[in-house]
Amino acid sequence: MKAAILAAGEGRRLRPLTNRRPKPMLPVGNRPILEHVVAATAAAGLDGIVLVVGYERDRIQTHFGDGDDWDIDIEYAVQKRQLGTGHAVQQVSDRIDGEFLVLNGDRIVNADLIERMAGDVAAPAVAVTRVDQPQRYGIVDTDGDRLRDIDEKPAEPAPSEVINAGVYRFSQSVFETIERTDPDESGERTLPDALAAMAADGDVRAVRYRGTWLDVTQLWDLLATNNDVLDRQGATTRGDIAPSAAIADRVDTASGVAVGPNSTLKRGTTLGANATIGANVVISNAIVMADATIADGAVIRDCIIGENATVGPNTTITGGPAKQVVIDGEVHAEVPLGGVIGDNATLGGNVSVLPGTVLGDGSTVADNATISGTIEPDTEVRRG
Ligand SMILES: CC(=O)N[C@H]1[C@@H](OP(=O)(O)O)O[C@H](CO)[C@@H](O)[C@@H]1O
Repeated sequence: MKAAILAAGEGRRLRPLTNRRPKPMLPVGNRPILEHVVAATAAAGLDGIVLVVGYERDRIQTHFGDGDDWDIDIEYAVQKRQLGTGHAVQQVSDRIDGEFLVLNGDRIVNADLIERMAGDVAAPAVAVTRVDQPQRYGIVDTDGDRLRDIDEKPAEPAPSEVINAGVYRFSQSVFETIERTDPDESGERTLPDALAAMAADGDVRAVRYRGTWLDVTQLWDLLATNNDVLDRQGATTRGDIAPSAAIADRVDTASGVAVGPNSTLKRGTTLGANATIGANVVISNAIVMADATIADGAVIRDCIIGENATVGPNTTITGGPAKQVVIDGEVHAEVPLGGVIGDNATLGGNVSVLPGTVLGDGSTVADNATISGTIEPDTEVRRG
């Protein structure tokens, strides 16, 4: 049996980090989110994957190629416009015969769930799980192991904590059902609407799942998920680490990393490939992406440093919580985020980054400046 994995979306709430990469390519535990999904699908013994790609698809296709590194055949279907999760599934219709699974490319689940769904389960079926913030998802109404309905992202309070976990089993008739489903008010054809139609017509299995289910909705979720993944998969230290550097548990460093003398890496930290850390640096609970540079004496906490970004000497990212962060017009209070430094951004020396700062990609900040709030990409911030 094959799996279609949906990875065409952008992830608008994760800007600026999704300005140059799709959400499924954001790293947690030093691997793209989508790689955790692909690896679990391969471990579950499926016969092949069709990745549905769209936004910034080259990043995905270059990384995964034909799947050789993961021991599973990977092909691609392109969703040219993002017209909903149902529409995304329609793109695989001429690449998959018989029954198949559908998975979200941006939600991490265990291989055993994928194996169960591919095993002795009658199609159509949907995995359901309990989460803390159900109103972010599709809330399911079930009767024993039968799905009655899905209430997609309802206004609070959510009627139940059990949600559509985003792992489905379908037969070929799903394509016709999606075709018959009316687009929603934003013009999208969605899988939950198709499932609700199937549930009204007959039996849709609801398969209970209690294992790992990890999602990244907001920028700060990346740090929590990074920690969870490091907990589960363990951490490896690769690269050239100065003997006087102190590396805590739950710190993962990729190949080509360099860490200078007397630096301290505290728990929950990942350093991407070829990241360079100077001397006397303190990093705690941070995702430092590939090719980033953190200069001598910098202290950075609860933050995400984009690819090829530079943090100058003695610069500090104070750490969370931030009183408020505004993302896409939405105000969030008491946010566990020290800051986000976009890809290719450059912070000078002695810069103070106040809690909750989000600096756009390609921006530059002069020496001795203090920055806060959300700063657009390609901004030049002078001192003062
Ligand atoms: C339109 C749609 O497909 N909604 C799904 C989907 O949400 P998105 O926010 O679209 O990724 O994945 C959720 C989690 O798997 C599921 O709960 C929900 O019902």
